[in-house]
Amino acid sequence: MDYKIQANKLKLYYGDMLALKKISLGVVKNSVLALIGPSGCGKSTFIKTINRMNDLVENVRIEGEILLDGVNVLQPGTDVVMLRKRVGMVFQRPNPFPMSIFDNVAYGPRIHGITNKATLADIVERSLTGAALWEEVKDRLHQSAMGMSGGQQQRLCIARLLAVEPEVLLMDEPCSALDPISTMKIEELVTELKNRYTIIMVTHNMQQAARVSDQTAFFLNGELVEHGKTDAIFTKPQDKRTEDYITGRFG
Ligand SMILES: Nc1ncnc2c1ncn2[C@@H]1O[C@H](COP(=O)(O)OP(=O)(O)OP(=O)(O)O)[C@@H](O)[C@H]1O
Repeated sequence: MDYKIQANKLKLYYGDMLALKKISLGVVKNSVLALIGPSGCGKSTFIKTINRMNDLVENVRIEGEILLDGVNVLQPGTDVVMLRKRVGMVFQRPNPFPMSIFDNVAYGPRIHGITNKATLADIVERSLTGAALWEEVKDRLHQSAMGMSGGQQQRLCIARLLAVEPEVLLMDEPCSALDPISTMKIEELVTELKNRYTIIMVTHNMQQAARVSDQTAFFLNGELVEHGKTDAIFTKPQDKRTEDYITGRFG
């Protein structure tokens, strides 16, 4: 298997609390992995470990490894800025910067030293097109991003990531604040983006996991209970706990 990301015996403690219990999980390149499981089971913790967002939390202790293209991102000496460029993240609530649509998308490339106007304009158009937003905003690029709908803001946040040419997209319940039509647009976008990116998406919506993902991983109390092809997980789960969760019988 060509794994883009591979967690090996990953353990994470918040203080004394073991939040991830020896997780071993491979994510195939150019695929979508859905992470499902009840609230508090460790889904966000897992994805935030991949781009080292947990470095910002006090009292975190991590054991094991996470390989990105075979290199352990948890090892000391990792260039975290470069890692977060390669592994971008979208959050539950869209968080555009209070600036124009253009400047939101150009923000990352500018930080990485691109100043040429034509190059930036090109990147902005390409990224907004990639995030299926260009047609809706091309005539108001210099208006504030804060005036966009929630669904547009979330696609803008995806465009902002695409502008720095990431390899992996981490999405933490990206549709939880969106209406059904915006949700459908994001789902269509995810299906398209997987041709070029490796995507991990946390979702509480079983239909969404079934619609967009190739593989599904079920977490429970910090443990990876089951992982496999999405079809198999939803039609023939091997573990009773997975079956109870996906059929809504979970207490
Ligand atoms: N910064 C933190 N400090 C201490 N404990 C934390 C911290 N972040 C998360 N936890 C704990 O770790 C466990 C896993 O939380 P996490 O947010 O990863 O779960 P989740 O599956 O993403 O939940 P949800 O679906 O509600 O977002 C929970 O018990 C949570 O209370």
